[in-house]
Amino acid sequence: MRSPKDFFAPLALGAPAPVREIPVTPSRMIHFFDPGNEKMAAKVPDLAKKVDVLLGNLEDAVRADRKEAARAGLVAIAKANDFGKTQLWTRVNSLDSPWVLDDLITLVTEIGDKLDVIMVPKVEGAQDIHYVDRLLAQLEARAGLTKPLLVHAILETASGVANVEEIAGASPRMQGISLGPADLAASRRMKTTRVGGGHPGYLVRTDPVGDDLTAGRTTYQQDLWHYTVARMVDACAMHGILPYYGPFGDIRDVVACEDQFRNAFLLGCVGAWSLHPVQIGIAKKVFSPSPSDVAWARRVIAEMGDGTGAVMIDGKMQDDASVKQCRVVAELADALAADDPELAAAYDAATKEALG
Ligand SMILES: CC(=O)SCCNC(=O)CCNC(=O)[C@H](O)C(C)(C)COP(=O)(O)OP(=O)(O)OC[C@H]1O[C@@H](n2cnc3c(N)ncnc32)[C@H](O)[C@@H]1OP(=O)(O)O
Ligand SMILES: CC(=O)C(=O)O
Ligand SMILES: [Mg+2]
Repeated sequence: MRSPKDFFAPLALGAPAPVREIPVTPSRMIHFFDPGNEKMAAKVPDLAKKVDVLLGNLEDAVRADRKEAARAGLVAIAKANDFGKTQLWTRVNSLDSPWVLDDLITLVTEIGDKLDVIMVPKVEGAQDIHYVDRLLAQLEARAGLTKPLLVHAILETASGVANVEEIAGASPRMQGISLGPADLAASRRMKTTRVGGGHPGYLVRTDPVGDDLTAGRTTYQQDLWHYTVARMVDACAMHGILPYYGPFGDIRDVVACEDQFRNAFLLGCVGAWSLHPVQIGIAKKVFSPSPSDVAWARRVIAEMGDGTGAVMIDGKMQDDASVKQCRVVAELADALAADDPELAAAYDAATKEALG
């Protein structure tokens, strides 16, 4: 392990200095596309106006015989477009694959100045981040980059979950972590066959009434991902990086997708992945606080003055701790509204009504 004194030193001569704070820019949806798929690639310039993050995926979901085409497609798309404030990320192939070395060398060399974040799949522990960290520094130095690339880990192995705190703190490049429920389920030998979401068999049942064990017993489906998301959120918060729910594979079930995203939002995640255009609006809705919550948060902040003491608002006690929660919501709303006049107007209208 590096000495804390060296934590922010560049890992190669000529590499840019690591960032001291992870930039918090909107990343409510990380929109996945296959850069080697012509139909999807054609939609990218238009999609860039609707999403916070565009991610050119090179890993799973790209066929083995299309890996080079995906990599070349991403280089071409990045060179041909200026996405403005929309971030451009990539997911490279896993560190044990035959493609990842060329992914990193090509992308950093060719479009390192256009990429914001490199997502690394199947991270097992800090050693994986250390490997990528040093290699990126060497490549950045060679390419003459002035801004360091950030790294995002996918939490999708049992070992990764066991080591999530050390992964989150492994490098100043660490931008965030996403839950990878599909590979994680396989790694844990869970008996699910889905990409995220719940399972009707994972439930609790109310107690029996009398001797009849079958009648009148309501069941409640439980969230398979609660434990992992909560652990991931704590690890990220501890290290000042950002947690994300990952993919929801049942594209048709927009209702359950919204529920899963909202669970993650309420637990502290800042965004989720959109795998299909239909999921973009869901993520935008869920990961932007609602106007009524923003109005309430602003009202509590206003009534709490310097933020200390206790007051009663609409029958509810507010004190130093509740005003801190309200600041989280209000600050997120302000950051999102800064680039979204429609959202800003909705927040202001609700606040006006709440404050009278
Ligand atoms: C477990 C994990 O690792 S998850 C991450 C990896 N997986 C992915 O990245 C999957 C990304 N998404 C996809 O591949 C596709 O959305 C699929 C395969 C799920 C569905 O694709 P389709 O069957 O083409 O869906 P559908 O017919 O509804 O698509 C409608 C249009 O949207 C396009 N489209 C679909 N998904 C996307 C996308 N993610 N980005 C851009 N355009 C898309 C299609 O090309 C199609 O275009 P067209 O109207 O010009 O024909
Ligand atoms: C997100 C991802 O890669 C997975 O669920 O496996
Ligand atoms: Mg995976």
